[in-house]
Amino acid sequence: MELGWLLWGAALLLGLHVLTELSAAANFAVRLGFYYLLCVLGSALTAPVCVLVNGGRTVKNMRIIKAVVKTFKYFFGLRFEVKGLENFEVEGPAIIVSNHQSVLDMMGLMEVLPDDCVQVAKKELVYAGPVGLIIYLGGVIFINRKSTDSAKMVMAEVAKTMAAENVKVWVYPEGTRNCTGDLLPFKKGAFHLAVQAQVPVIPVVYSSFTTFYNPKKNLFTSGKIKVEVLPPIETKGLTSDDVSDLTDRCFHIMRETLFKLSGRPGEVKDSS
Ligand SMILES: CCCCC/C=C\C/C=C\CCCCCCCC(=O)SCCNC(=O)CCNC(=O)[C@H](O)C(C)(C)COP(=O)(O)OP(=O)(O)OC[C@H]1O[C@@H](n2cnc3c(N)ncnc32)[C@H](O)[C@@H]1OP(=O)(O)O
Ligand SMILES: CCCCCCCC/C=C\CCCCCCCC(=O)OC[C@@H](O)COP(=O)(O)O
Repeated sequence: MELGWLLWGAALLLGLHVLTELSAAANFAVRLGFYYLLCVLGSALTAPVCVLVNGGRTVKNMRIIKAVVKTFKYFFGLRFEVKGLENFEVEGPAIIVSNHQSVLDMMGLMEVLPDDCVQVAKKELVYAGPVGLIIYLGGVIFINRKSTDSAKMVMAEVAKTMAAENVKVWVYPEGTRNCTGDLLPFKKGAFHLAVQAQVPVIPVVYSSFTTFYNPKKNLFTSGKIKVEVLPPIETKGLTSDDVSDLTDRCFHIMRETLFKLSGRPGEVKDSS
């Protein structure tokens, strides 16, 4: 009986291997499916550990989640080359902003995530089964992107509490995934938050995934991702009138860095 199961398992693996060798679409589906499976299984196994170790929803769980997710890259042959981690060493809270290309970003996020740092996420993610549970347990802040007023209220509350709780907040200012090799225009929430809390903004840039990951071309191979944590941008003394300038400044620094890291220096033309 046990030998039977073993043979079926081996046949399934062999079949999948042959399929992925024959078709780019199958290769893409299998690899992405496997990533989702890792996320679901990893979350289901990690959630009880978080509850047992830290008692419930707290940013401290991010350390456990980070340790688990940092192993995922080995399954996909992904390598990270990280520069500038010392720029996270600001005293007190900060807003971290980064480009958001894909669900695979969770690996890049956990590769550099500083301690005591929560992310801002769309509220729909809380319903993603075990993944939603782990995100909830990690202390992630959920916003309703369809209601600016409600998102503003949540952000204002975060601005009040982040200093008291000494947490950093990670925001994807593009507000959605974008795997074009460029940046979408930035939403302003992260920068309002930084100005309201009078804390620095730390930009983090990941090189373009397009050489190894492109859903439109069914491309998902191994690859190298360059990550650069840029120096903090101070907001002390800035007011809401300065938010647009701050947003533009971050956008341009990050776009220039994105092109540099992706091997396209000098391509920064006028944006948006
Ligand atoms: C163990 C196994 C584990 C397996 C799983 C692995 C890991 C998971 C674990 C943990 C990690 C979880 C990480 C999850 C990441 C999820 C990422 C996302 O979900 S990205 C999508 C959600 N995020 C965002 O949308 C953030 C960016 N968006 C914004 O900041 C927006 O500004 C907004 C606040 C949502 C509002 O949206 P809107 O479209 O209305 O934006 P605008 O910027 O155009 O603003 C309109 C208007 O309002 C003013 N404004 C905006 N914000 C504020 C504010 N806070 N206060 C005051 N005013 C504000 C803005 O200035 C505009 O006005 P004006 O044009 O006059 O300037
Ligand atoms: C009982 C319900 C069961 C539902 C099961 C759902 C299974 C989901 C499984 C795995 C999900 C792994 C994803 C990890 C988290 C990814 C976070 C992310 O990248 O979210 C995208 C969000 O930033 C922006 O969304 P859009 O680009 O605007 O869209």
